[in-house]
Amino acid sequence: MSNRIYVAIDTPDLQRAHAMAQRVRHHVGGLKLGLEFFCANGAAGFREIAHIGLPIFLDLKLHDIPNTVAKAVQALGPLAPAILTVHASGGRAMLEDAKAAAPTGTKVVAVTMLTSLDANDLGETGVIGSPADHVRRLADLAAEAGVDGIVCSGAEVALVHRAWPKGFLVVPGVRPADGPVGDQKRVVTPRAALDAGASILVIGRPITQADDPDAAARAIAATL
Ligand SMILES: O=c1ccn([C@@H]2O[C@H](COP(=O)(O)O)[C@@H](O)[C@H]2O)c(=O)[nH]1
Repeated sequence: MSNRIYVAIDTPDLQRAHAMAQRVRHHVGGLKLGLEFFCANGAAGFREIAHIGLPIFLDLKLHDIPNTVAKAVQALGPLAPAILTVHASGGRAMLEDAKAAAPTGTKVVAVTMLTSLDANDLGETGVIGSPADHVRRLADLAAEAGVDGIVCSGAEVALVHRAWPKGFLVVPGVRPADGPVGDQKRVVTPRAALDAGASILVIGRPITQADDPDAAARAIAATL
């Protein structure tokens, strides 16, 4: 893929999502639809956006018992998303069953530690060790369970890339230098994330909240 930016189209408004996707489509490599969009618009909304013709990353971060997640992945099968997320902390059997239930063309990637969390947040959830330790442990589990890759921040992607060079490594929490970070805590620049081994970048607000989203997408792509 020449352009490795997936733009996060985070809105419940289908018309707005469609207009945004049309606007930036020539400067990104794919479109990411997440909980905000899918809870409001479901499969019909997904299909409308898919008509634009770019690969769709369906970021639902599924997390439940293995049987429930497998059935949910099966139910999403007809949409054939290019990428689908589950939570790595759902455990080995859940990851194995999610991968087995997914269509062949869908990459199943496991979210390790949300980019909106830092070491302090991790401690509050009872996890001992650094974000890097936690991400590495969950990345190892994901690789052993046979999924296609993981989601982590740009701060850990180099260590995961060294351990799993063939893993498909998704990095959100990406910000142009000096841009507002919002609720993200582990952020890196787009260039730094790719240099460290990211397969694709997920970028939302720096593009979608810009005065001129297509110019913003073009400017970020020019740094890569
Ligand atoms: O750890 C994660 C996993 C997923 N995301 C998603 O990526 C985008 C980021 O949007 P920005 O506006 O660029 O912050 C958003 O859809 C998240 O749900 C993440 O940020 N971190």
